[in-house]
Amino acid sequence: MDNSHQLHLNLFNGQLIPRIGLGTWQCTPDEVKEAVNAALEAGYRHIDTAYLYQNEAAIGEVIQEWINSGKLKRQELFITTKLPFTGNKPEKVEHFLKLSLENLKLDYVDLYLIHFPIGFRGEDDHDLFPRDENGRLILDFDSNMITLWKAMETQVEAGRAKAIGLSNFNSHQIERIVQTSRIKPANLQVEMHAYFQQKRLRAYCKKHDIVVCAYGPLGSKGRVDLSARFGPQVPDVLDDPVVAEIANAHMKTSAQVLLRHLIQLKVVVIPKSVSQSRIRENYEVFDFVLTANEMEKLSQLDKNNRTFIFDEYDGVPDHPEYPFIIPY
Ligand SMILES: NC(=O)C1=CN([C@@H]2O[C@H](COP(=O)(O)OP(=O)(O)OC[C@H]3O[C@@H](n4cnc5c(N)ncnc54)[C@H](OP(=O)(O)O)[C@@H]3O)[C@@H](O)[C@H]2O)C=CC1
Ligand SMILES: O=C1CO[C@H](CO)[C@@H](O)[C@@H]1O
Repeated sequence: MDNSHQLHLNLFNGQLIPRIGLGTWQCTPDEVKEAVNAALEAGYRHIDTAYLYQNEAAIGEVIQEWINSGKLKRQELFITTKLPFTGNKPEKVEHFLKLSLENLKLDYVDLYLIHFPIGFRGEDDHDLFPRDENGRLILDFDSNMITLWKAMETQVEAGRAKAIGLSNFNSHQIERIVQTSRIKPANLQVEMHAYFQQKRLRAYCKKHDIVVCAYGPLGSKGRVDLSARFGPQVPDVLDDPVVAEIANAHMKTSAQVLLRHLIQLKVVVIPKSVSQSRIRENYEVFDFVLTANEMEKLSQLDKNNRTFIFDEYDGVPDHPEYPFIIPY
């Protein structure tokens, strides 16, 4: 049955996740305050952040204003944050989650994710990318995902996270956790858009009842210079003519079609914007339906174009747990 008009998907233990959330990576504290306000006004109830984004405190201020003024109840909101790479040790999970909760001014988050399968070794809560005397990132080669996950489970039992999940893990890494967990990963957050549709990873998650969330659902335009990998014409999914044609047929924008495509695939989307009009535009995706033929045309656009390869972190692509060396 097509339930793509419903605003939520089932996440875990009766808990629901809104199908659309506001992305906040690369938003300064001032930008994020305006963006979260605009998003809540537009109807969003789901915000995606991370300890790494260094904007949790600003998001927390806005949430507190909305709750204190009686405009919103805590339980109407869905807040996701993520364990930083320097937190990938069992003994650090509670510490970092408590820091995030303090920043967000909340007593629990709705979803807590391990941000990345590879940890960095550092002792300073504020040094997110610790480097040695030669300027090289200090990677952790002894981390153990199973014990790390057990520390995540403890956070659910302690009431600090309603659900827990993973980000940037491949299917083999997820499988190791699924096989040994008491509380299964409820969510997987990975790059996904019409040029990188992750068909096999989605099928794997479906089999294990793991809700998938797409980051970079609009192609994360202009984020970094990708010309070294893609040549001078970096493919931009927002400019795709097939997407534009479908958008015209529905009197919608290309962004709305890209988001709607993922929503109809039962994927949660977290588009980022700091523009009030684009924040509203991105939420207006529940008043039209893509036909089977249009869904098929969009499916054909897949180019397997992964853009997030985390190579800005030196040494990461050579780490034995680098997630993107296998197809999915
Ligand atoms: N777990 C992880 O490792 C990662 C998680 N994420 C999460 O996913 C979120 C989304 O991914 P992100 O990389 O930000 O990329 P998105 O695909 O959401 O693209 C954001 C870009 O698109 C622009 N944009 C937004 N809406 C529109 C629109 N309607 N029309 C045209 N352009 C638009 C934005 O500009 P403007 O702001 O000016 O509107 C911005 O430049 C992040 O913010 C973060 O929360 C992202 C990367 C990795
Ligand atoms: O969420 C994030 C956005 O993407 C970045 C990689 O380019 C990461 O640093 C960070 O994990």
